Amino acid sequence: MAGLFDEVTETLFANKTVLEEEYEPDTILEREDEIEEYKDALKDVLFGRNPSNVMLYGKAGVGKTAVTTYVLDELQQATREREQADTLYVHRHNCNDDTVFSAVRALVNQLLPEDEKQFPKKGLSTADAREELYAQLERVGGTHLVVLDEIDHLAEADDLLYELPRARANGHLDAARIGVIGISNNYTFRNQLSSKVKDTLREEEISFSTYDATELRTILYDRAEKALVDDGYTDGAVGKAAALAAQDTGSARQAIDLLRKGGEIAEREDAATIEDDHIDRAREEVKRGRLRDKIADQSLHARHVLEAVAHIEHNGDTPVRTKDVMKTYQRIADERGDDPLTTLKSIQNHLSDLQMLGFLIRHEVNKGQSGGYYYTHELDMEPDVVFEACNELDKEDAV
Ligand SMILES: Nc1ncnc2c1ncn2[C@@H]1O[C@H](COP(=O)(O)OP(=O)(O)OP(=O)(O)O)[C@@H](O)[C@H]1O
Repeated sequence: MAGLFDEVTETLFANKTVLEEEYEPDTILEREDEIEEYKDALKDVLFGRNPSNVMLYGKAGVGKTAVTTYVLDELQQATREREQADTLYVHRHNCNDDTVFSAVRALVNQLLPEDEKQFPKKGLSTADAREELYAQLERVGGTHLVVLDEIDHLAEADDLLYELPRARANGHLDAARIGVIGISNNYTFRNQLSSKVKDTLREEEISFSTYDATELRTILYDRAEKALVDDGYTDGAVGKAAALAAQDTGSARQAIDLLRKGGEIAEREDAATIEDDHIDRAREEVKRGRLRDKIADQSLHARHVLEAVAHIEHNGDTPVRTKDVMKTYQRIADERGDDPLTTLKSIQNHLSDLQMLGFLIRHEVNKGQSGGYYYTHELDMEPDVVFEACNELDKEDAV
């Protein structure tokens, strides 16, 4: 008997991993200046001296992580080849909603020998954790670069950024050297630090701008060549993904995602080549997905109000007045078995929230001296997206 998967063959992707998030590119393109600055900041490591601290700034997907991985791999390689250099250890930690205690604890755990028990989660102070960190660094010796991703999410980052760079000067470290590399999407992070910290940190700042369409095209061609079969994509498709991502975020991640999703759509349709139309549809799918997530974040009644406006829009009756939205809303809430809100004011509040979130457009209608004014509303997206999202959410709620 034929197996369910027998007919599944890959047609367009030669190596799809190259378009996945986990892929680490061995060529970094369009970041020569940033790499040069990075190299300068860390070159002292090659001579067994203290590394500078480095702060990288830039929006999501602009290559901060990829460049860091590349530069540190190269540095590690170079330290192995140079006699003057100490052994280099790299420790990475994501600070997302972290405390200094848990960040230091994570570093300690990375340093502890495998057979040793992990540092306790509770019962000890940040000072205890820091002391253990210094003890472990001394035990291991060498140069240590601590990469703190999303450092702006670290509560009381001041504390850590004051202590670590001074560890040698304060006599906590002798055999080991330490440098901090902070990564942040938030350009104002530095302003949040106290002047005392800024003074000790004396970091090299490297800022990553967003990519323009030409830069994204270069990055995408390189990926497409490795990831897709020969003749599996058109210049138009690569150009489209680059242009859309450049217009929207300037992120290489977004551009790569668009190419991968475009490839999936083309493959679903048995197309032999990814065309620009597949990229357009990939973008549409992503947009819908994002809107669906945004709708899912709304409260139950806000969703019903939104669905009411979507129905009215679908019937061609928008812009619509608040009182008419209320009637449709109440019918929807009844149908779903949810007690409807009964005051016009509560519907008005939801409509105004939904407008601020970008779901709706609101118009003010002025009736002149006698009539006063009122608001009308219309949907700022396709009604189908709302129906799809609400349907899915209703199903989830029913489980
Ligand atoms: N210059 C580049 N050359 C090749 N690939 C790149 C380049 N810049 C980014 N990329 C790729 O784009 C994706 C996103 O890049 P990366 O993770 O480095 O961004 P980031 O700035 O660290 O983003 P975030 O702040 O969201 O972590 C990765 O797949 C990365 O390999």
